[in-house]
Amino acid sequence: MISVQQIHKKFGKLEVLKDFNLEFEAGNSYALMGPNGSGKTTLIKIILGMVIPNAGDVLVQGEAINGSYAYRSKIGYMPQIGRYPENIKIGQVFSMMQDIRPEIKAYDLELVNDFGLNEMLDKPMHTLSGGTRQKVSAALAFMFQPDILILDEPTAGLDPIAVELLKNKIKREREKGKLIIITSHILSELEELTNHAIYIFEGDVFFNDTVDSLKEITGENRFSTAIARLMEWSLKKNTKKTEMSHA
Ligand SMILES: Nc1ncnc2c1ncn2[C@@H]1O[C@H](COP(=O)(O)OP(=O)(O)OP(=O)(O)O)[C@@H](O)[C@H]1O
Repeated sequence: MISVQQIHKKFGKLEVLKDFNLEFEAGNSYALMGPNGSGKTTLIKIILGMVIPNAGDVLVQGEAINGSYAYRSKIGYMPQIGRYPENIKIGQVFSMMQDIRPEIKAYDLELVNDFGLNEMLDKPMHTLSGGTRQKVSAALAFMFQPDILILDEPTAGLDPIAVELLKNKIKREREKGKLIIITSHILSELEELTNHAIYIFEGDVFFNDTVDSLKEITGENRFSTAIARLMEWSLKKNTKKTEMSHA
């Protein structure tokens, strides 16, 4: 459904993604993991056409995204930090987004209602708390019933009730066969919501397989300990590289 082919991305001298290849299939939910600064958000932004790679292609449902924006309506994106025009009201943000996508007539307003945003439509964006802003971002990601959901640290800043509401929503969408990609540092959350693990390290895909295989390969039954094992292995590989370069 999304094919990332030989993507290379540098910011100045910093090589963030080196010859990156990944396939994301419908019906699967992917945990995109890696240390801070490993390139998770950069990869997401490349898929969304918000960052242009130095080389490589991204195909969404078989079509290269190069320069096209139509494909974006298939993707619901929840950014790590949502940025909105500050002087407009929540309701205006929703109607503005609906105007941008006139081809979509049926809206999914479950999260708007679950989060109680329908009672705050007149609140200006600049008056919102960080968590309420996150709720607006979540509601928008699901509003247009996209086939693909990309959620960058979706529960960061949400209160425990909102976290449960959002997690349940993600699970319901997954059951409908959608493709879901989630980045998070909260391993318990990834364990609950995903069936496929991708671990990025130093610009490369260090691990890319099902959560079941991850547990089998690491010999660990729990997701969090399996990931801890992967992290250890990635750091050891790195130490070996440094030792070799000093030899
Ligand atoms: N526009 C930019 N200009 C220069 N460097 C950038 C830019 N965007 C990202 N970077 C750098 O690229 C690297 C990868 O950043 P990215 O945000 O993709 O990491 P991440 O894996 O999402 O991190 P985190 O877990 O902290 O959210 C970082 O070193 C970051 O400083």
